[in-house]
Amino acid sequence: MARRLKDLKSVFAQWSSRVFSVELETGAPVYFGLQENRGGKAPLGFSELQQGHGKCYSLLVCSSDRIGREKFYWELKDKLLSDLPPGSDLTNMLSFLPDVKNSLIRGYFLKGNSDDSSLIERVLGHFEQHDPVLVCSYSEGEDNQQWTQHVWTNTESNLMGMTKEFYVVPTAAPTYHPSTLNMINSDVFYSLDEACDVLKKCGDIIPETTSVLRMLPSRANAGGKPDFPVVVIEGLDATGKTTLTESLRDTLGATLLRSPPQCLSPWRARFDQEPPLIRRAFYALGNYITAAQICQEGMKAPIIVDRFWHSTAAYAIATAVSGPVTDLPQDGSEVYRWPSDLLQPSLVVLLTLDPEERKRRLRDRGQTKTDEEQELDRNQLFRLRVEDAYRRISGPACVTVDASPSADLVLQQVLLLIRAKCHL
Ligand SMILES: Nc1ncnc2c1ncn2[C@@H]1O[C@H](COP(=O)(O)OP(=O)(O)OP(=O)(O)O)[C@@H](O)[C@H]1O
Ligand SMILES: Nc1ccn([C@@H]2O[C@H](COP(=O)(O)O)[C@@H](O)[C@H]2O)c(=O)n1
Repeated sequence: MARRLKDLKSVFAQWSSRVFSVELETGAPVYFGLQENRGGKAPLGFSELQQGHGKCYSLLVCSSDRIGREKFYWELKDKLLSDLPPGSDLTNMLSFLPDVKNSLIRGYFLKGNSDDSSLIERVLGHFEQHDPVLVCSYSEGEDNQQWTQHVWTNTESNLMGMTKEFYVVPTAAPTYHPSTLNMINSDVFYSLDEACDVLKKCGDIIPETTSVLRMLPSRANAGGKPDFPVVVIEGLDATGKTTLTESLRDTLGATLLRSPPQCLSPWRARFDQEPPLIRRAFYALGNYITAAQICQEGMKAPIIVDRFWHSTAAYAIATAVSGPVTDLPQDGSEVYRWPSDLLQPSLVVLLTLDPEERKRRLRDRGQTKTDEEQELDRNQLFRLRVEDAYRRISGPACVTVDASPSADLVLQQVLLLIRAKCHL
């Protein structure tokens, strides 16, 4: 309880400097700020959110325990939907301090319904008392223009003695998607230590983590720089990576490796169900295990790798932001830089394919897909973000190859690149 109070106090200390964003039905965000004095109208989109539903509510997850917070947020929507009246309308909500790293907190915005308001308030009151959330209600003034935010505080947090009523006012949209503020070492990991730190803290809730961490070779055995070239093949699913990497292996007498490595297969589905923080730490660890294998095998033969860090980072960045490609962190941003402790390949090839042809290949292959792969099909913006994120990663940057010609022509094209770049 003491920790919860401390966490709420620390978020609340800068409450009126925070920017809030709620997703409209179109997926576009409406941003708003707060002020203590009356004046000005609520932002245009705010009334659109409410659409005659009366009072609205928000829950923001506030906790300094990273793992607990991510787990709680990941499960919160289902919990809310099972407790709230049927048909309750929840949308994603964010709050952040402009330009302040790691200031982002996530939650949900709920359109009220006057018929069910007592049930809604009972349910939200229970969350407010027992869970790491800050609950607020929003009501419209008599002039139908001014909205107030009322922060709910239970008896203990009342000790804070801080203002709890604010006016909702328009504010400028941030230049980049607010998720960018929390991306480093939460969505994308830039060192083995950071990824291991998250996984070690998961031991209590995911017992399999111990076995996963055991797969990491000791640093003494991790090896140095391989003598032979290392070529990574990247691309969305069904762009032809497996087909190409197997042909490259046979043509060059190379060793074929992949990330995540085979040794992590027993636990992959388990970690795919976890919130991004944990799931991405698992894939990050996979890259370091593959890197150790590369160092070992790369002393004997050229190495071909099916997916590596580009995939881990591009999918993570594209998932963390929503909306169009312009929402991605800007080109040159630190989020696209290669981790300094991860082996750098000699060449990274990105296979690209027209979306219709990719779908056709997926259909013909007819295998089950991960949630993210299904999202690639459904959500054109997500696909564009992943492809753009791939292209923005530097150190090494990828060389794009059109994968629409026949498998043999694609192979010849990539062999030319390898010979030019890797002197093979
Ligand atoms: N150049 C090509 N022309 C036509 N079909 C191709 C070509 N390359 C691969 N295919 C076919 O497309 C399908 C997907 O290819 P493949 O499995 O190699 O893709 P992938 O990128 O490894 O997919 P995933 O990432 O999902 O494992 C397969 O049925 C494969 O036979
Ligand atoms: N190095 C990697 C490899 C994969 N991923 C994640 O896995 C999904 C695609 O994997 P396939 O085996 O189906 O090719 C994709 O959703 C990535 O999120 C990764 O993060 N890092």
